[in-house]
Amino acid sequence: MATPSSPSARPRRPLVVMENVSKQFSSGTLALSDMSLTVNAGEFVSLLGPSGCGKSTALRIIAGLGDASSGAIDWPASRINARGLPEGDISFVFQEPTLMPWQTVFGNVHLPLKLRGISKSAARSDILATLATVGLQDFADAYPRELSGGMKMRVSIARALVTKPKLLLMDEPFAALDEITRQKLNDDVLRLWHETGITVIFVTHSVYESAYLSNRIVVMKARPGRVHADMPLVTSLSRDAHYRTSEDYRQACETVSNALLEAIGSEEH
Ligand SMILES: Nc1ncnc2c1ncn2[C@@H]1O[C@H](COP(=O)(O)OP(=O)(O)OP(=O)(O)O)[C@@H](O)[C@H]1O
Repeated sequence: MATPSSPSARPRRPLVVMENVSKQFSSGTLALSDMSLTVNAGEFVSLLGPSGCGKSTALRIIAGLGDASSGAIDWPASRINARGLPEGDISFVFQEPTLMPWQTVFGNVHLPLKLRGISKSAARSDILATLATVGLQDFADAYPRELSGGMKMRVSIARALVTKPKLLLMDEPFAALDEITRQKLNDDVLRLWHETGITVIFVTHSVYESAYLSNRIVVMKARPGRVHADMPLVTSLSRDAHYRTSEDYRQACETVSNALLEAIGSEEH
């Protein structure tokens, strides 16, 4: 099996290509300027950068949740629907779990399948299998109010994975969680990435989180948002508790941190 430490073992087929994407909001804010980025199938790419550098805007444009003012998003390997999106291939996890409080865990995870016209009974085995992959097989009948913050986020991840997407977009999903829960969820996401071969684009403010999770880190800078550095992150070590205390991890954090400081220092004011 390919591991995060051997990204070369993953195929290098482009999944999504951002070509010279710019975004100017009606307020006049130029959130992105001429951003180009190719993400290959099977990669785990973190978008890292200071507040306001356009990370969320870039993710939302990739997801089709917002339009680019100019430039294009291309999906070389996917079948495209009328909205220019690869049908069923993208899922989004937000910082808030955004669960429906009146629905059980099962009902919440059913939602994207329901929107495709799949009944609860027809979806049952897929939903239960997906809940098992996030460790919530015993909580299908629980309501969101009965769950911890970390468990709610697991439900949100299960809801994103139940449609078996090719691309998982995650916008600071663990920023509101305590450190230990965050580390556990980091490990869960890495395990799911291994098991499913899914491509992940992960937005974070955290140098430490990006260096732990990714096999590639794209550092962005603000005013206007654009790519400052695009760095592969290669190590022969498995990403686990030992990696967190290793020299490889320390060096990766230092390199990424320096790139981030450089990006902030070179912003135009
Ligand atoms: N709907 C909007 N209307 C106007 N300006 C917006 C809108 N959404 C974002 N912006 C502005 O665009 C810029 C980029 O915002 P964005 O949220 O993409 O950055 P970010 O890097 O994700 O920030 P953060 O890390 O704080 O979430 C910011 O200056 C922001 O204020």
